[in-house]
Amino acid sequence: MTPAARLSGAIDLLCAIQNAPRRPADATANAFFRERRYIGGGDRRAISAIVWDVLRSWRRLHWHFSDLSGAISPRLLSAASLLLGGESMDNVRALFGTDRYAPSPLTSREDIALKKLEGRSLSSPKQPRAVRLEYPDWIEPILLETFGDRLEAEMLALLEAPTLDLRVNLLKGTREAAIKALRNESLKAEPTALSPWGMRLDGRQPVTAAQAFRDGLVEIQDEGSQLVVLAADAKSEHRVLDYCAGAGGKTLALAMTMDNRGHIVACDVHEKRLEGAVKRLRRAGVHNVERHLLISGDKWAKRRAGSFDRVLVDAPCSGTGTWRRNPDARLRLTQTDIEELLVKQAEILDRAASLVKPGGRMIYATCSLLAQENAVQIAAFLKRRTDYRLLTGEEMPETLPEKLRQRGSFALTPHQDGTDGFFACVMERVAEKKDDAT
Ligand SMILES: C[S@@+](CC[C@H](N)C(=O)[O-])C[C@H]1O[C@@H](n2cnc3c(N)ncnc32)[C@H](O)[C@@H]1O
Repeated sequence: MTPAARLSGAIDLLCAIQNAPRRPADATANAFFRERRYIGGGDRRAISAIVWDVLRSWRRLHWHFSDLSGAISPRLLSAASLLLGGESMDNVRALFGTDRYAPSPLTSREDIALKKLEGRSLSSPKQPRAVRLEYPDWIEPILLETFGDRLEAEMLALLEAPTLDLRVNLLKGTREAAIKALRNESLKAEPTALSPWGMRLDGRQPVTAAQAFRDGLVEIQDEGSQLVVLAADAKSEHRVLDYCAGAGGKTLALAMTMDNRGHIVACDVHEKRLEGAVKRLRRAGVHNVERHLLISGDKWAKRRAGSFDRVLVDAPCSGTGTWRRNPDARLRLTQTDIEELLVKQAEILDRAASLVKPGGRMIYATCSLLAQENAVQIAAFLKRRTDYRLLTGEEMPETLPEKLRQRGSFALTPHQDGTDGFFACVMERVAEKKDDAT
């Protein structure tokens, strides 16, 4: 595809994203490319790069057009993103209307509006902080409560393009072998700093086409996610419950730490997500996992009360820790979403707590940066369930990197740790509670 045709594809994809405002942009992009199989891998990545640049600079781009009356279209946004990224007006103009796959020529309204941006920078000290740092206005007090004077640095790190992390599957080989196999396919991976299983690649690379991926030697998983699994410290003799397993990202890593032995139950309320785990489990050579769809009124949990050594609650959350990856999520998140999530997380914690055996552990994790969903949620849980206590730093698994162990419960951030934002804590069930079987 020519650069103009790629731009045209990016504008079409931005229109599709705008027309489905409640749907995650990556889901819309997947559907968009599925319907256009003629677009090859390199073009797909180039189109996505233009679109994700626009999504990542959404509020700042709109700020530059604040004097403009009428709609700010995906055409204007993508052209402005190129201009504010350093392209000249002549080069941008030349992308419109030059070949038959190019977007139609700029209208005079568009040309005048864009010409004003030439030579300007995307970020400006004149922009309100929430615009410059690309978060919704209403969330600022909540972010300040979490980060205090680190707010600016943390939010700037969230504006950067994410890294691509892989986890080696020790059931199939070592990390060194995986790095070598990837190098043989021109994919340059470096060991991650914190996870003993992690490898980091720069930017978007065609990992899923690599033999090492197809053979199940590597799996895509952010380093932060890997550290949550390390915190779970699941052993081969354990019965483990992955209560919010989704498509099994952490289930796979748990099975690896258990050396494919013991027993794991992967649960979720979302049938399709749980089904998504099947192919991944097979590819990874994992066979100690049973899947269970949670449905209301189900007696399943009642019968298994107090029976698991480890229960991982990877709770549904605001996903604020993944804003590097899903910049559109910033625009969709509402205050009501957070309020509803807080209630849901508390309910899930209470249900999952009854499934842990005395002496067993519950691991609570989110990919949220917000204290309300993390430390505050857990403090409230510990007040309700006096049969649980939080593990101290010294009691945390020794396999965790020392800097995280010392923190006890840990909150990872892109700024401080180079991972997605994650929170994890481990709680031990210290005694039986009478109402377990009710
Ligand atoms: C953060 S995602 C899990 C990601 C997954 N553990 C992984 O590592 O790929 C949260 C999951 O919680 C599930 N969920 C939502 N409400 C739930 C509930 N009441 N009980 C159990 N799971 C629930 C969602 O369907 C979603 O798959």
